[in-house]
Amino acid sequence: MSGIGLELAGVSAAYRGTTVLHEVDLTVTRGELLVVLGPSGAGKSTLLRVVAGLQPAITGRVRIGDRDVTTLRPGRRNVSMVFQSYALFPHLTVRDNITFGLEVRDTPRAVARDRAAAAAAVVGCAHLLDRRPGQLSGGERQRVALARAMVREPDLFLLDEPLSNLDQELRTETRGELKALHLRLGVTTVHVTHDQTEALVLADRIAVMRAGRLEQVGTPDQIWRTPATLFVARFVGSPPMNVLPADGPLRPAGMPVLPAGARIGFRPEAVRVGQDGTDVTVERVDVVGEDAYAYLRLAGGDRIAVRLPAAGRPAVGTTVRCTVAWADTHVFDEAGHRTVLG
Ligand SMILES: Nc1ncnc2c1ncn2[C@@H]1O[C@H](COP(=O)(O)OP(=O)(O)OP(=O)(O)O)[C@@H](O)[C@H]1O
Repeated sequence: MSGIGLELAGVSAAYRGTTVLHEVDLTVTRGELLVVLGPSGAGKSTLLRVVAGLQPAITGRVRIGDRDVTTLRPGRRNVSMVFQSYALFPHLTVRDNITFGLEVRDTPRAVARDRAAAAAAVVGCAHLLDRRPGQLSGGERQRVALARAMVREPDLFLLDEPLSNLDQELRTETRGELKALHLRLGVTTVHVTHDQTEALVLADRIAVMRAGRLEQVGTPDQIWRTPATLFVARFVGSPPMNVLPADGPLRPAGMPVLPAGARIGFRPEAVRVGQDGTDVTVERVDVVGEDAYAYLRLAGGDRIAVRLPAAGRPAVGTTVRCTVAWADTHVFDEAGHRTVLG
């Protein structure tokens, strides 16, 4: 057996003649949890649907493990998909929801019940087996959907925004459980989200998607520290990375001469506010507990966001000074690609 969990090679997809996935290449290692991250409409769900066989690839090949599944029906791909909506049958009990797929596949009833109980225990919904979906909270429904996906012992899990219907607290908690579950089961997983925190916390690697193409695939650390494009740099991070013309008023100390049209980027936490550096006007300050987010206007009109301790925040309307270290600065060329100097 190869170390490949999933491989897409030159995969495109279209709706009524409009191409929404453009020759995507992606390899997911066996046992890896890959998060596909991108804004609404980027093509994340379409990518999952092509892998699941719910939508045809108009070009390219899809492999799951050692099998080329490009032309296989969804039922023959041994893939389990969990949707945002959970897609549970309201008239069936939790147990019957979990075993539904197994019974369709002719697993003996007693075996199916045992496997449902085991899967329910793993995701913490064993006490809910006799209830119906209408009697469950959102978080409980989500667990049932996961148990139903697990019970089929798939080669690949496809999770499409599985946490997005949960409130903030439950979302954070369930995110942690999902990660623990992945570590325990070790099934290759592709998890789609538009939530950068979810991606950074869960992923072994993140594939950042934009307009039907992959912008960058890398570990959370690589995506954060060496974003390949301006899009990735600004999509991951909150507030987003500041981006200014390299020849603008804020020059990081020690910055070399950069090519014409270059832009510099630095995160809000990289800015030092104090007695030195460039004059800026404090336009707005938001305090969130121990942190403050200050929005500063530069002489040329550009605005930057700064994160600093709430206790040391400047007053709105005052003029302060700020600096950025060259070591904390990212450089992008005119086309928005990361530039490596030297
Ligand atoms: N059934 C459909 N018919 C026509 N166009 C579609 C259909 N489904 C999606 N699209 C289009 O395909 C593109 C990709 O959509 P997709 O749902 O894959 O994006 P997404 O990244 O999953 O977005 P979201 O986060 O909003 O779910 C979008 O431009 C969308 O409008």
